[in-house]
Parts: sequence; C-alpha cells; structure tokens
Amino acid sequence: PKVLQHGAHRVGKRTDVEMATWRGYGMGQFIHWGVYSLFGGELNGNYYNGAAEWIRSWKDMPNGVYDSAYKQFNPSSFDATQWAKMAKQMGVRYVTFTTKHHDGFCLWPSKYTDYTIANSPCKKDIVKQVVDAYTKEGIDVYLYFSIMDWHNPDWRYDLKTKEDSVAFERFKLFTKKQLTELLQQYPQTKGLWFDGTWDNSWKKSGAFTDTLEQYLKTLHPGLIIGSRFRADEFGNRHVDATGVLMGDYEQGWERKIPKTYADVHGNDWDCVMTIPENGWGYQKKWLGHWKTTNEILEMTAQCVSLGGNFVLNFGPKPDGTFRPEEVEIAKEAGEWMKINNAAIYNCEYAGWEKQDWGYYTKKTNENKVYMIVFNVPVSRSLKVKPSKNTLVDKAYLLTAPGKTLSLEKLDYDASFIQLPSAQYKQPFVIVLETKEGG
Ligand SMILES: C#C[C@@H]1N[C@@H](C)[C@@H](O)[C@H]1O
Repeated sequence: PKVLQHGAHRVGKRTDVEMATWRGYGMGQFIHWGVYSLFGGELNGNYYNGAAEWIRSWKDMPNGVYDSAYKQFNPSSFDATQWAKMAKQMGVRYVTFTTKHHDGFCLWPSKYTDYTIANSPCKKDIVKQVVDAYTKEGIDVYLYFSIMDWHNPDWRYDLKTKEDSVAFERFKLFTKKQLTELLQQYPQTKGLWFDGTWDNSWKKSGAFTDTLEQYLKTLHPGLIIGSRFRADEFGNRHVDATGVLMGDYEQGWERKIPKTYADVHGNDWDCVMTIPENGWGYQKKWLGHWKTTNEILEMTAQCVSLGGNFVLNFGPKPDGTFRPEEVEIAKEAGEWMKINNAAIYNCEYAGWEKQDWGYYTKKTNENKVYMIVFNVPVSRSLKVKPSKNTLVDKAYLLTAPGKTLSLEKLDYDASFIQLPSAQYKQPFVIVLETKEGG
C-alpha cells in the first residue's frame, strides 16, 4: 500500500516514562468551565436540551447575548486550591481543564485575541491558578483546547473557496500561536486534550496537523496528545488509512466504555464521562439520570480492568463552586479510593476470563490479581478462573490480609471463593496471590 506521509509515526504504545505515568493514573478529573457556565443550560426560563456548553449554538440564543456574557464572568468564590484539594481527596491523579471551548473564550490572558479572561471582570489568569494549584497537590495537569473556535472570524467548517483557504491559513497560525503560549506560560502541563477537530476544514489539513503535533512535542518534550488531534492526508482521524492509531492514546471513548479488551486494539486509552447523561458545562437542571458514586466506581474499575483510565467531568458553577451532588460524589469516591486504590493505581488488564461478580486488575510483575467485586451472588460463591499456567495460592480481602478466604477447587481450572455471610453494601477488593503452575 501507499506509504502515508502524515499517518501514524509509531506503531504500538509509547514506551517512555511520561506515558507509563499516564498509563497508571487509573482515575482522572475533567473540568469544563467558561462563559457557558453563566447560562447553566437555560435562557429566559427555557432549557436548552443539548449539552450546556453548546448553548451558544442553540437557535434560541441570540449570538449578541452570548458573546457579551463574558462581561458578567466574575466567579467570586473561585479558589483553585479548593478545587485541587477536592480532587486530591477524591483520589484523581490527573486533571484536564478547559482553556478554550468551542465558543472561543480563553480562560488565560492570550495575546492573540481580546476574547479572554483578561477583559472580563474576573481578570485572573484562571489557567495559571488551576495549573499551579493542582500541580502543588501532586495532580498532573492536561489542558483541553478546542480547535473549532466559533468566535474567531477566520474559523471555517469547510474549505470550499479561495477565501476560505486564505482565512483558514490565518486561523491555523492563530491556533499555533495560542498553543505555543499555553505551553510556554504553563510549562508544568503534561499534555494537550484536543477537541472540535471533526470538521472538513481540519480533516483537509492533515499535513498541517502532523507538522503542528511534531512542533508541539519538540517545544515540550514528553508532551502527551491523544488521537483526536490529527488527520492523515486522506482526512482519516484517530486511525490512519493503514489502520494505525495516530496519537499517544485512543481518545474516542467519550461517554462510552469499551465492552471487551479486544475493543481497545492494544492501545492506551481513557474514557471521559459526565455525571448526568450528557452535558459537560454547569447545568442548572440535570436532565435524566445522574450517576451514583457506586456507578462511577464501577466505571472506574471497568476502565482499569481493560487497560484504560476513567476521567469524571465536573462543571463548576459561574461563581466557581461545585454543585453539592458533585462535591458528595468526590467525597464518597475518595473514601473508597483511599481504602482500595491498590486495585486501581498503576493497574492494568489481567487477562483472566471476566466473571459476573466484577472486574480483575493487576500490576505488572506482581504475583497478585485484584478482584473488584460489585455483584455478590446469592450463593456468595465467587467463581475465579485464572489465566493459563497460573494458580491461585491464597485469597483474602484487601482490608483483611490476615484472614484467608476459603478456595474450593472445582473440577475444571476454576475455583469458588466462598464469602462469609455479611451485608455487602459497597464494592470491595479481594487479593489473589498467584503462582506459576497448573
Ligand atoms: C461534543 C463535544 C464536546 N466534547 C466533550 C469533551 C465536551 O467538551 C463536549 O462539548
């Protein structure tokens, strides 16, 4: 087949230390905050039924109303240290923060547009305060950046005319300059999370996206960029024309989780998830179902058991505080993570046959497999079927290492772990010590 000029430049996972750190995070936090938060998905008592951060695109939203709203952005209770401490208590190990969403409003004082926080009543360099506060808490920071920019007159959805192409050349230069200033002003940044890259204008810019990604990685060695950024020279995104992933991890798992290990094709990946059914920016009314802490813990376990990370989104209110439901989830999840994080941090796909009771995880080069149990059967017998040439030597609750659980060998290469009678109201972890054999 034709050799691609602007397809993937690497087959397989990155093997450097920065990516190994990323791979082991387990749980992360996403934060969507900006001018859209002022509306909370509502205007004049009517609710936008899309994702709240897209409210500018609502037919009932006059552009002038949205585009002047930044003059009211004045988060009196914003305290990045409080945000970072809540995240630390929750147990997240990385955060992705919106520097500029599709509306084009910059939460840092960019030199390349007036549509920034510097010209709002707030004036603070929000991005700097978030980067500094989270870094101080030992949480790695990734910066979300939307390529699509509804505010910039040179943005184009497609390149149909000469004028389109001339304007979009200006837009690409503007984009490169903004990304350069983000990496130079916030050098603690570990990676860039790109969004708004699905339109034809960007898909027709494959060579530019390739050159830009290489420029950014030269500017900031070790930088991590997912598969949502680039297009190859044929307009393919995420996976190039030869079927190889472009980017350092698969970035397509938005509000969805792979079902099996085969679904991740041996790539690094993470899943980004909302607490309500949809909507990333603050929403005054959460429509439909919102996830409980146990659902969120199960999604975390499911992602880690399939070799990925789970990233939960929070949408701060216009005043800079979080909804009580979000604070409660962070607290409850943190209490569980504090006790059980051995089964989450630096863990990976164990390769054992999935059972109904929950998820397996393991650490590389450790003769242990973790069982994260969500569903105790009425028999209280948990079936365990190790991978080939592996035997279970001992089983015990992570919280009670001294009390061995009974292992009943079945007539094929499986065992039952008999749980003591108890009320199992919380997910819990069983440690299996393993050895070669069988
Ligand atoms: C669609 C879309 C965007 N991608 C999510 C991560 C949010 O930013 C949403 O607005």
